[in-house]
Amino acid sequence: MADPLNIALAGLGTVGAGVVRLLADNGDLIARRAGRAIRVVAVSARDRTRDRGIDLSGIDWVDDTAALAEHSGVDAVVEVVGGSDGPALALARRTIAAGRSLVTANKAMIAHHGMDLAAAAEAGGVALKYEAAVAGGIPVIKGLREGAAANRFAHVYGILNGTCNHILSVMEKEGRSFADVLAEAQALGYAEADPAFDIDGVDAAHKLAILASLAFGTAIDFDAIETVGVRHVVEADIAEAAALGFRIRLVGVAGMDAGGLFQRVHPHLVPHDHPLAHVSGSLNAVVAQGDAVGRLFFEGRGAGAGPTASAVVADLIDLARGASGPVLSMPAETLERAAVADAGAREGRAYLRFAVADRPGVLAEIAAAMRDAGVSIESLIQRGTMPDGSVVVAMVTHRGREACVTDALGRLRGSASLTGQPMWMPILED
Ligand SMILES: NC(=O)c1ccc[n+]([C@@H]2O[C@H](COP(=O)([O-])OP(=O)(O)OC[C@H]3O[C@@H](n4cnc5c(N)ncnc54)[C@H](O)[C@@H]3O)[C@@H](O)[C@H]2O)c1
Ligand SMILES: N[C@@H](CCO)C(=O)O
Ligand code: NA
Repeated sequence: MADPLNIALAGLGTVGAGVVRLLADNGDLIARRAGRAIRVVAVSARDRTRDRGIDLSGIDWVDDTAALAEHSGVDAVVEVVGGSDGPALALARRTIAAGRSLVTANKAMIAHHGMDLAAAAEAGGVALKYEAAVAGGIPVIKGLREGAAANRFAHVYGILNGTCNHILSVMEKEGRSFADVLAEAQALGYAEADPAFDIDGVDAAHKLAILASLAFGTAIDFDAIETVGVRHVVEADIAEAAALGFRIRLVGVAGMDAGGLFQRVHPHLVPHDHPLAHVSGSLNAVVAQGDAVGRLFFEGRGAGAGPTASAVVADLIDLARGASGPVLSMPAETLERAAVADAGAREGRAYLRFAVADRPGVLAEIAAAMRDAGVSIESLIQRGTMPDGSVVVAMVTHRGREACVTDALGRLRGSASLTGQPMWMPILED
């Protein structure tokens, strides 16, 4: 058998410890598949004394994380520290500059610095691999970059955050509170170090920016993504959506047409008969529509130690076998940013929820705003109440331009009949 692939591992948290464990548990099988053993020779993390339940004997401990890049005898570095900048980025840059390959699970870093890092890796002839960065254990980077590389894509969308999906699906099934289920997702190792990245949709947007680049052959453009998380989805929305035949999921959507590239992360209503409605807990799913292959549907665990380590180690196996090709779908220097599509021109159905004062004329006022903005109502229910006693009015519109819904909501802004901010969510189609 060939010489081992010697790796340095930065970060020994959920993912880093998971990688050490997986390499130990499946070492023989991995070596046979990779053609050589994969051996951790150096590690770095914040706390040397912490018991992580893994065996680090015989492995060098390095206090200066970025110095792992030049550590003697290392063939490749695994970065599972996290954070778009700071020590993770310093390590990534130094690793590539040292002529070594890099494997990372860090979607924030790839979303913000992926173009520069990819160009540097390609210029230096080293690999930069990031399967774990998008949808955890699902091989969706491989799926789009390799398996479906012959296709033009019309759209790619999916459930890209395990923490939010766990929160929404447990709230829906068990009626537990948002804060309680978030704490559980953190304890299970799904959440980011700062869970605001999860619940505000930023983590899903990091992943969507990478998927859109792979699908459409454009430069990663995180800043162009309209991002709304799940913070303002309330129990009444989950109940009203269910009564109307939907489940709520945080979905990242990217599409390319003559108007440019559309990218949005937003809570959506998903019809019960759509496959994404049945993606629960920490599962993620990605749908991609290719012109030759048709519809691809990927599903699997998007967060947690085992699924994420599975993707990191798959990248290491690729390196051991001799990975090649561009970092993204084409050489980084040939990728350009796309024009940004106008969201207002999009056509679709929408869910609207109002919390209103319980008095005559309120429904008529809402209906008049809809009529004046050209929004036609498909179904409407008024049955629930908000915790403050306000009446909940929930409706689904017929297909129409998004700009009309925005106009209707503008007409109601400041109305004394509303007791809180209305909620708007698109309804997922195809
Ligand atoms: N947890 C998941 O399910 C998951 C899934 C996919 C991707 N990721 C990504 O993987 C990365 C790691 O996530 P995690 O959940 O393992 O995080 P974690 O917080 O559990 O672990 C982070 C590790 O990095 C170390 N670290 C933090 N700051 C450091 C510093 N300044 N210098 C040296 N070491 C430092 C910590 O000591 C810890 O060992 C992140 O980029 C995350 O977004 C996580
Ligand atoms: N915090 C992320 C981890 C996986 O990227 C999530 O919940 O999906
Ligand atoms: Na993945």
